Amino acid sequence: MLILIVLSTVLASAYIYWTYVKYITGWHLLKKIPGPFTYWVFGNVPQLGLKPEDQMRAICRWAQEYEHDVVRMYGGAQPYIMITNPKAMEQVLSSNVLTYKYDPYRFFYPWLGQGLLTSNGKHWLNHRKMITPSFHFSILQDFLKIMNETTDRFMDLLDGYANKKEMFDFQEIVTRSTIDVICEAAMGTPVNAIQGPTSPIVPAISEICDVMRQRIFSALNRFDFLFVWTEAYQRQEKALAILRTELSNIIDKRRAILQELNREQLKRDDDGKRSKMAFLDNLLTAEVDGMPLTFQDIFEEVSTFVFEGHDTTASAVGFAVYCLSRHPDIQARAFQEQHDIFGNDLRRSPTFQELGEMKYLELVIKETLRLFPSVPFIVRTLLEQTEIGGYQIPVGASIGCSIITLGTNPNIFSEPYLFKPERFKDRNATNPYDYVPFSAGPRNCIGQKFAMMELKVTISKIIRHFNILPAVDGLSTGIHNLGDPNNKITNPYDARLGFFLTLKSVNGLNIRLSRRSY
Ligand code: HEM
Repeated sequence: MLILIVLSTVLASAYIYWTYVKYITGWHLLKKIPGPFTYWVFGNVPQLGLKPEDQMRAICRWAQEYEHDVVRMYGGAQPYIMITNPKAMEQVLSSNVLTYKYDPYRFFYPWLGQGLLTSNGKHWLNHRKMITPSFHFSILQDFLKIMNETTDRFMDLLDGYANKKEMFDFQEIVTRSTIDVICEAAMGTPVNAIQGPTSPIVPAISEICDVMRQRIFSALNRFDFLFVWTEAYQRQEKALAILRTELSNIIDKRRAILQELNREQLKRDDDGKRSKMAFLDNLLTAEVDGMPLTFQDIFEEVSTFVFEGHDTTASAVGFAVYCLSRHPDIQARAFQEQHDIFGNDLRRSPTFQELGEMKYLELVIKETLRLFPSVPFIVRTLLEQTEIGGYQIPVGASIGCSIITLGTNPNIFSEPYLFKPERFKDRNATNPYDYVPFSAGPRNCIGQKFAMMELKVTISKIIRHFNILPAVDGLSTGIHNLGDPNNKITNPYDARLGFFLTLKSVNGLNIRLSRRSY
């Protein structure tokens, strides 16, 4: 008991001293930046609250209160400078120097390690160069086959919901389709999440994502030395062990096949089998500084793609379907476009060229990502004092690029809370940093084209198979100004946004489906 008391006292004193040092460091610079009142030790956590929904509201409120400019806030002792205007976004995202990631990306290290999303410096640059060819135009065409086959199975699953004619939570099930697509694209192995979790990989991924989410928002589990004593840590280790074993089996099998083929054969082999494995093959045959990748390297890159590639696309498909359910006129236009492309053969899988013809659907997706960006915030940590948005920001501060409040900045988008896909029709001439759902600059989303393809394939099939209906008749648009303290969401079916690594609705995305008849 005495040992526990001494230990707690030492830890508490160390924490208080650490926050004191942090507050002092750069304090004179930080206090010049506008921001809400800050509590010592707790920073702005008392105003942010502990629930993802409250945190999202507080951030949106501050963005508006400080006129979509630069806002200083603290998570405990860690200073976060939120930027939400295009000029500051451009300065940060276009920079080759301000690329360093640490907090909160360090919570992903146990799984993603030095994968592309979380690594820095030379390692990141080398891997970025090595992986870029995996998203070459010709390889993307090969991924289309996987997307088409998977979404056909997803339509069968949705058919069951349409038969029941009842409201259901679309957010809950859409991940099954996106996880199937990304696992097959990244590992060349189907995991059949749509049919039910037949592979242990699927529950292991859900488990590990769940632990990472909880950790980011936990005041205590943020610290490694406390986290290792928790039950969440045990769950994380168990899930990691499963993923390592499964992936190691997949890699061994594929390595054996590759050894039988020489590289030239591999390039010529066009029977679909090789192309389905493009990403893994690329990693298995790649060299960095003349050395092949280790198992750990491959594990981390494949995991990064599985992580980045499933929750993000699930969020985007989910919110697009939600918006279409609340805007029947826009849904009718999107359906008309599909009819114009496919004629009466409305159940056929799209070709690569037909995806390019889906111009209106593309506007719908862009508008969805403006209001509901799958990745609402991205963060960079400063390695040296830097001037951003007219303020000197000290070393060690985190810069939070708030993609979600950039999308509702009224200086950029008029009537920001209206769902108007047409607004993107003539936007080519405007500043590219006005709208960055896939980030921008050197660390932008490498899977952007893959994602747009998957979104188009999935949503186009849903629109052609079903009428998407709101949870109950007569609902409004379901889009709320979260920054307005007077805006209360009283309708139980309207999405209540929360940050769960990706953007999600706390109360689900409830819709109904009815099968279209031709
Ligand atoms: C709607 C879907 C998607 C959205 C909105 C999205 C958005 C983003 C954003 C905002 C970033 C920057 C993150 C940061 O700097 O912290 C990012 C990075 C990344 N994304 Fe995506 N993403 C999507 C889908 C995908 C897919 C399908 C893949 C893989 C197939 C992917 C792979 C990656 C990777 C590897 C990075 C890290 C790139 C780097 O740091 O060099 N993403 N994504």
